Amino acid sequence: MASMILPFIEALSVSEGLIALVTVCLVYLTLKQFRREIPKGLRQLPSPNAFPIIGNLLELGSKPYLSLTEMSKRFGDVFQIQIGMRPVVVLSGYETVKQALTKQGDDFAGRPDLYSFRFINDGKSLAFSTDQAGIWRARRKLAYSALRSFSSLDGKLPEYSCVLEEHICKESEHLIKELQNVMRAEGKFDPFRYIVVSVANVICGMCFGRRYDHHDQELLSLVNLAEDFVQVAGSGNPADFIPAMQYLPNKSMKKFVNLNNRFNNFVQKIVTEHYTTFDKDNIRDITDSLIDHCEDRKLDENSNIQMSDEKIVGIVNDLFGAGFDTISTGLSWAVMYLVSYPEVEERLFQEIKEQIGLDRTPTLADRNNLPLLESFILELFRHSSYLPFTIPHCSTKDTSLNGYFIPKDTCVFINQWQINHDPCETLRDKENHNPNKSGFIRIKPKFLLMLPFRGLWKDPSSFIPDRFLNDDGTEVNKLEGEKVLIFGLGRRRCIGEVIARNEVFLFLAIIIQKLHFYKLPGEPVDMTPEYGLTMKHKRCYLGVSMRAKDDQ
Ligand code: HEM
Repeated sequence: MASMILPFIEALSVSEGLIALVTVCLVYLTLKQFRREIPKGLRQLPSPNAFPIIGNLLELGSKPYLSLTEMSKRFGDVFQIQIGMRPVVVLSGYETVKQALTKQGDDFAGRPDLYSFRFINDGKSLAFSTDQAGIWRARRKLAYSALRSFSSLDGKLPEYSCVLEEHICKESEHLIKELQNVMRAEGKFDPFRYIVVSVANVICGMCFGRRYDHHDQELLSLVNLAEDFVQVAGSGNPADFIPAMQYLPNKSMKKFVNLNNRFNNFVQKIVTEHYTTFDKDNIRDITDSLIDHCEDRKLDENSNIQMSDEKIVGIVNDLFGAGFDTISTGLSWAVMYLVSYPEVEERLFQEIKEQIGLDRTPTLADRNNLPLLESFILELFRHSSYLPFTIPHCSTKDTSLNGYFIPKDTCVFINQWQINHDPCETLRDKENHNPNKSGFIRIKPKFLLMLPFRGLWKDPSSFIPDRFLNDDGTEVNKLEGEKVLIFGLGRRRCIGEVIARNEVFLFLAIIIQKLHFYKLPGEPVDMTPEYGLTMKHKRCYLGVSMRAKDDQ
């Protein structure tokens, strides 16, 4: 607990501390008096006992996805914890999350008003702000259609099927050259440092029509801010849940505000340049297309959604921010798995060699021909679960889930990590555990062993890409793949999912075809994730060499 809260408090006198404590206690006791009544026929949410003021913060610890997974075993798929003064409903279990986010999608499509979210994109973020449903929906539609059209445009050169493919192929070439240079100069490289610039250049190309050199200091300092950003923006940040902490000196929060300002200034400068060179007959990129939308909207008298130009053009800030950190973190994890499972790396290389050969560069059209690579990516998403929670949701009205009452404006955490690690229990396991209570229809005993009772994954803590392949290894089992949850579900599902899956595939196909990664003696490779909105592995140094054309 101390380790979670202390970084948020700089210095506080005893009298200031006492006043804050008494105020918080009074508010807590008052709120308890006004607890909502549960409507007839519904049950009160199960919850662990909570301390006054801090609630269950102690139990959350530094890895909330693990502690909340443990709690779900005691309290079930829907339970409530108290973080500071705020009740938070935690959802686990694939079917329950699907029910909430798709079947009851509108009830859970809101975002909570969290203190730290107010600083993201000046409080105008599409992903984090508490926009009313109509405004959020209109902005999301706009963002989605801009992304889709600017990734699927024809490439400048005929060999590329679309702009996205062209950007990725070119950035992969630059990345491979940079890795060769750094290996010649230093004999080792830090995977995240190089991957993040390549990925940032792909989204920069689509959003701003430009790319940056791998040594550009402005871009490097900006992309490195992402690590500080995700630490504060992750679910369970104490300053978001204990209101008194907003008024206390707070180092992490200061850093967070500062990095958001730097990020906004970077994007704002490019947007201003776009306004001055804007030409309606030559829409160059996503920023231009959003400016163009503002112009068209002013002419549209029937438009019934009132939105400022800032809110429209500000969408590019979300796309750029979401577009580089998520993908580069995934690719960096992929390289960590390649060096940790060299036999898998070798099989992936052989698959590419057999299906594509070594003379031409892989393309997006090869996706269906590389089932092992597709399975590797699914297992990478599942096993690392590097987005352990979605962005927090919020109930938009009084509702219920699995028979429990959930009042309007309740903050909701979706534990994606729990779903991706939910162990498959067979009916026989269950009967052995609790012989009097199977609750299932009777069938012949020999089938009992095979029947899943609950949960999704056999041996979930092992990294087994083959779990997604059919028996002869020629196809991906799509149904299994759909159970991996990393892009969220339903109304708030990630709008960059298609681009992200294509980008992760093509970057990996190209670098696995050309490069061999390995661990270096004396350089530790630590796969323990560091908790945040996106979880990173510890920065480390690896080795990389070019594959020879006649590599076996
Ligand atoms: C592997 C890469 C990515 C992963 C794992 C990922 C995952 C996610 C997740 C978990 C959410 C929150 C869903 C929820 O709250 O229920 C989200 C939202 C979002 N993502 Fe992604 N994302 C990725 C790439 C991208 C890319 C490339 C873009 C755009 C260029 C993007 C744009 C967005 C936006 C705008 C939202 C907010 C949607 C909303 O609130 O309505 N993401 N993403």
